Amino acid sequence: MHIVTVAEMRELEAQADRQYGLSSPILMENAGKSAADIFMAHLLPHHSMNGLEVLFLIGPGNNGGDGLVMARHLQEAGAFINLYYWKEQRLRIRDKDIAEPEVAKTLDEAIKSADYIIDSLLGTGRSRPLSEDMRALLKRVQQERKSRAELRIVAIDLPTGLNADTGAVDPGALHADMTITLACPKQGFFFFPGRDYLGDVYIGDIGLPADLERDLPTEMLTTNLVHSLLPERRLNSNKGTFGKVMIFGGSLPYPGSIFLAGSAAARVGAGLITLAVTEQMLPIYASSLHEATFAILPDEQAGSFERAKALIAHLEGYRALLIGPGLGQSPTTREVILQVLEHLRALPEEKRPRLVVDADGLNNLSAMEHWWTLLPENTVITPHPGEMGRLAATKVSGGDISRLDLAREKAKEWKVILALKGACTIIAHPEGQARINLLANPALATAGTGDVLAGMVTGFLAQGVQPFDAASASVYLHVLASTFVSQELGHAGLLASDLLPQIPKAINRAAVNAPSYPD
Ligand SMILES: NC(=O)C1=CN([C@@H]2O[C@H](COP(=O)(O)OP(=O)(O)OC[C@H]3O[C@@H](n4cnc5c(N)ncnc54)[C@H](OP(=O)(O)O)[C@@H]3O)[C@@H](O)[C@H]2O)[C@@H](O)CC1
Ligand SMILES: [K+]
Repeated sequence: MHIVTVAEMRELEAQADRQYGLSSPILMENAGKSAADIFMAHLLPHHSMNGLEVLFLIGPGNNGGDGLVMARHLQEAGAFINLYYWKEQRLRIRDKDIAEPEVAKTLDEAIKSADYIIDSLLGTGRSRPLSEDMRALLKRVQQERKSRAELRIVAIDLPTGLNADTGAVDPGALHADMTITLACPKQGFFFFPGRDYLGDVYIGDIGLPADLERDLPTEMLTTNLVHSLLPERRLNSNKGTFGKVMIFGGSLPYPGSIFLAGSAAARVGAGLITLAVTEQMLPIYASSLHEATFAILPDEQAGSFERAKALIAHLEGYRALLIGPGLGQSPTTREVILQVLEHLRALPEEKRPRLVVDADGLNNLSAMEHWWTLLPENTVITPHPGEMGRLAATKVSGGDISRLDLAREKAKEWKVILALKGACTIIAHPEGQARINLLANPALATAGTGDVLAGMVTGFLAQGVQPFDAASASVYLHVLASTFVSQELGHAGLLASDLLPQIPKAINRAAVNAPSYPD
């Protein structure tokens, strides 16, 4: 499922017309029908279409046109339809025009009695700030929504006032409970503050041929996509089939990280997990992660050469290596990393373990000049905004659109697969493609969840999944796993280790059930 800018959406529509004769009226019919179908499939459980009161706010452009088509279908299905034409200030209540002097009062009554209010005022064609009278109308709707918990607001294509390219919002923008977007999700959905205005997102099929989208550079992570990226699990397998993972990390102040990463690699299905730690750390892990094996490294005093040599000696036969969780930052650690990277770069591709660098691996790297030239090809890095800021020597925003440009630019410059973490994580490929996760869960904003993600990526790499795909699948499944935890706990209080048993369930969900977007 590709993500579009407004210009790309217009180009798709123009091509659909030129190449397939799908004119604007045809697409609008499809859009309204599809929005009606999605709406009816997601009614609140106590509602039925018979006698449902639906108020449509109709705008002056094609977004309003979509609303009118949808209204016709809902009426045919038994709903009572009220239409407010914003530009003309005209109101129709159940097929009857309201006399002009009565419009304001009757509109207010229609707002008060609506079960659903459909926002089809403006879509991708909004070209300037909202007018004061439109803001006043939206404010009235928002106020009604606050006072009546059972009222639902449904945005067609996008909530009016949201910038479909950037996610910026007009001060009058409407918060939707549900957004039914047409053809493709819009780029602005993935950035803040816009993301918070969408509610649940559904994508309405308007019949655009799939091949028109093929060359678009940005994709949304969906269950379908992730399903196609998961490694095969053949019956005739042994632990060698699913690859060996080595993790270099763990230090006295941060003992938990490597445990989380190692467990997560196992939870995505890697065959064997080895933790490369000093003897001093061993008792901590041996009693908590029974399934792991250990590569015992000499401690800091032994010097970097001896430590690197021991790690390199263990690497043979390993398909994936994660450097970083809880590793700490010291000059000898940095030296070890340098020597291991040199070793990896010298190996032929087929013998080289795939590399993931996270956390202190990244912090150590960012202290080295031109660090990206030290990485072997196809390395995955998974920085959060703070780590990204250190790597790029710039300030990195938490969630606005500048993240996408930065991720693309740096993945290309550094020749890495870059997962820039945050709400709506971006995965950027050095050749310019990007994938973005619409799923976000504030419960993940807690210590250790990044270690889990890095471990998952490494575990998929060990199973032979390509780096861009391993990062993509992990990002999606990581949030999906967190939503399973949140179904029980809510959106706070999650421990990173709570994610671990949910990871196989998330994989199972992606493997078995493949809707375009999870409900
Ligand atoms: N084309 C297709 O094939 C398909 C299109 N589709 C649908 O069409 C939507 C895009 O349609 P669109 O381009 O007509 O834009 P839309 O968002 O309805 O608004 C434009 C109107 O609003 C006006 N206006 C602008 N800013 C304003 C403001 N601040 N305050 C007030 N008015 C403002 C502007 O007027 P003007 O600037 O001329 O004064 C113009 O009249 C898209 O989101 C999707 O829903 C789908 O069905 C798929 C097929
Ligand atoms: K809208």
